[in-house]
Amino acid sequence: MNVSIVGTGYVGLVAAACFAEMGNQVTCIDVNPTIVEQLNQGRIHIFEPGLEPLVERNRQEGRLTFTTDLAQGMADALFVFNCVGTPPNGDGSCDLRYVDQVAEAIGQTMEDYKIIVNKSTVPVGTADRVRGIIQEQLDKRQCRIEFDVVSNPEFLKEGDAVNDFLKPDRVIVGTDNVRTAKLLETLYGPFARSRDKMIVMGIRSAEMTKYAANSMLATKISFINEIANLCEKVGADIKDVRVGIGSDRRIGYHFIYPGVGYGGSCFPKDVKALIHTAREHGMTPELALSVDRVNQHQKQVLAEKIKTHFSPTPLTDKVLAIWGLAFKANTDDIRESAALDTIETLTALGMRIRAFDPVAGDNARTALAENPLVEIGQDQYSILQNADALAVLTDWNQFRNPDFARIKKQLNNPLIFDGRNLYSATMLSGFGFTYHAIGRPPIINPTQQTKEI
Ligand SMILES: NC(=O)c1ccc[n+]([C@@H]2O[C@H](COP(=O)([O-])OP(=O)(O)OC[C@H]3O[C@@H](n4cnc5c(N)ncnc54)[C@H](O)[C@@H]3O)[C@@H](O)[C@H]2O)c1
Ligand SMILES: O=c1ccn([C@@H]2O[C@H](COP(=O)(O)OP(=O)(O)O[C@H]3O[C@H](CO)[C@@H](O)[C@H](O)[C@H]3O)[C@@H](O)[C@H]2O)c(=O)[nH]1
Repeated sequence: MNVSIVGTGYVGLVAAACFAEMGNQVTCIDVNPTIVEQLNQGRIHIFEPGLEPLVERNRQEGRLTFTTDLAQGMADALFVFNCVGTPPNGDGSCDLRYVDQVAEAIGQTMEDYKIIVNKSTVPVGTADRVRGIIQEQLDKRQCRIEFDVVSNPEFLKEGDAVNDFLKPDRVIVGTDNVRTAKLLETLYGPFARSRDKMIVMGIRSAEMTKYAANSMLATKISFINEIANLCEKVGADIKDVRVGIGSDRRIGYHFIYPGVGYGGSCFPKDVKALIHTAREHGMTPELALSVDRVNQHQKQVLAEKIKTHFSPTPLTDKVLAIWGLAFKANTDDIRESAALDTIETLTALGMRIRAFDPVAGDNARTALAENPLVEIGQDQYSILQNADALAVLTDWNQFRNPDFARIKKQLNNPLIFDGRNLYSATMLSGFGFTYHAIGRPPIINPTQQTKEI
C-alpha cells in the first residue's frame, strides 16, 4: 500500500521504517531540511536501537524515501499519517500548531481521496478539528475531494520502539467508517499475525484511550514512588515491597519501579493535557493532579538527599559526578529528564557537575550550554576523578554492574546516590561505600574517609 508519514521523529521514522519493512511504499515528509538531507544519505538523527539498519535496508531497496515537499510526498498515498510533535503549552494544554499546519497544507494540496491518520497524541476532538481545517482549505480551492480523518494513537516507547511497533499489544483505530477500518486492518495485518490486534472504536474514544493509557502508567509510577518515600520513613525496603505487591497478578510487576520520577516527552505532558481537558469540561481531576504533583516532587528527591548529606557544608565546594542524562535507558532523548532537574537544583546551589551518558551527551551538552557549572565527559570512569560523590540518574545497562573498586579509587568520598536502585548491599559489600537509594534503607559507612588528595 502507499503510505505517507508526516513528521519523521521518534514515532514517524519508526512507523515509516516498519511499514516499509512489510512491503509498503512509504514516503516521509519533514519540514526540517537537515533531517531530510541526513536521512537521504542514510544517516538517522535519533538514537533508537534497531532503527538504523531497518531504515537503511528499506531506503536502499527503494521502499522508503524522504522529502520536505508535502504535496509531492503524499501525491500517491492512500494513507497520510500525521506524526508531528504536540508539545505542551505553558498552561499544560496541548500545542496543536504543527498538527494544524499539516492539516492546512494537506487541504491546500491534496488532489484525490486520502485517509488522514492522526497518530500524534492529540486531545479529544482533534480529528474533528483536522477535518474542519482540511475542508476549509478545500472549500477555498472550490474542490470537492472526499477524505477521512481517523485516530490511530501510537503506544511505542522509546528505546524499544521498533519492537513495540512490529509487535504491538493492540492497534487502536478510531473511526465510524467501516471501509476505512478495513483498509487500516489490511495495512496493520502483518503486525498482527498471532492474534487480532485491531480495536476499532469511535474517534473520541480512541483519542481518549491514549491519554488514559499514559495517565494510568504514570499513576502506577507516582504510586510506587510515594510508597517508596514512605518506606524510607518507616524502615521498609521498596525492593521487597515491589515484589510483594507485583506478585499479585491484578497488580503486576510492570511500571512499578521506583526512581527519580517519570520523564520523557510523553507522560509529563500527557498527564498535564488530561488535567487541562478535564478542567475545560468543569471537572477537577483529583487523581491526575496528584500524580503530576508527586512526580514533580520525586524529580527533586535525589537532589534533596545530596543536599541533606553534605549539609551544612556549602555545595559550592563540591563536585558531583552523574551517570545518565537521558530520561530512561536506550535513548538519546533528554526531554523532561530527571537528570536535568537534579542538575538545575544543585548548580543553583553552586555545586559543580561532571556528567556522562552513553548516547545523550551531545543533546545534554546543547541543552546545558548556558550552565558554566556543568561539564559533559566522554568516559564513564574518568568523570569520577576527584568528584565528591556519584549520582546515578539513568538505568543504562552499563551502569548496572560497574567496577566499584575503580569508582572508589577515583572519587574523593566513597559515596553513591542511586536514583534507579541499581545496586544492592551484596554488590557494594567490602568497598566501604555510603549508599543512598530510593525507598531503601541507606548503607552508612561509619568509617567513611575522605581520600587524601
Ligand atoms: N516519542 C514517543 O515515544 C512517542 C510515542 C507515542 C506517541 N508519541 C506522540 O507522537 C507525536 C510525535 O512525537 P515524536 O516524539 O516522534 O516527536 P519528534 O519531535 O521526535 O518529531 C516530530 C517531527 O515532526 C516534524 N514536523 C513538525 N512540523 C512539521 C510539519 N508541519 N510538516 C512536517 N514535519 C513537521 C519535526 O521537524 C520533527 O522531526 C507526539 O504527539 C507524541 O506525543 C510519541
Ligand atoms: O516502572 C517504571 C517505568 C518507567 N519509569 C519512568 O517513566 C518514564 C517513561 O518511561 P517509558 O514509558 O518506558 O518511556 P516512553 O518512551 O516515555 O513511553 C511512554 O510514553 C509513550 C508516548 O506516549 C507511550 O507510547 C508509551 O506506551 C509509554 O510507555 C521514564 O522516565 C522511566 O524511567 C519509572 O520511573 N518506573
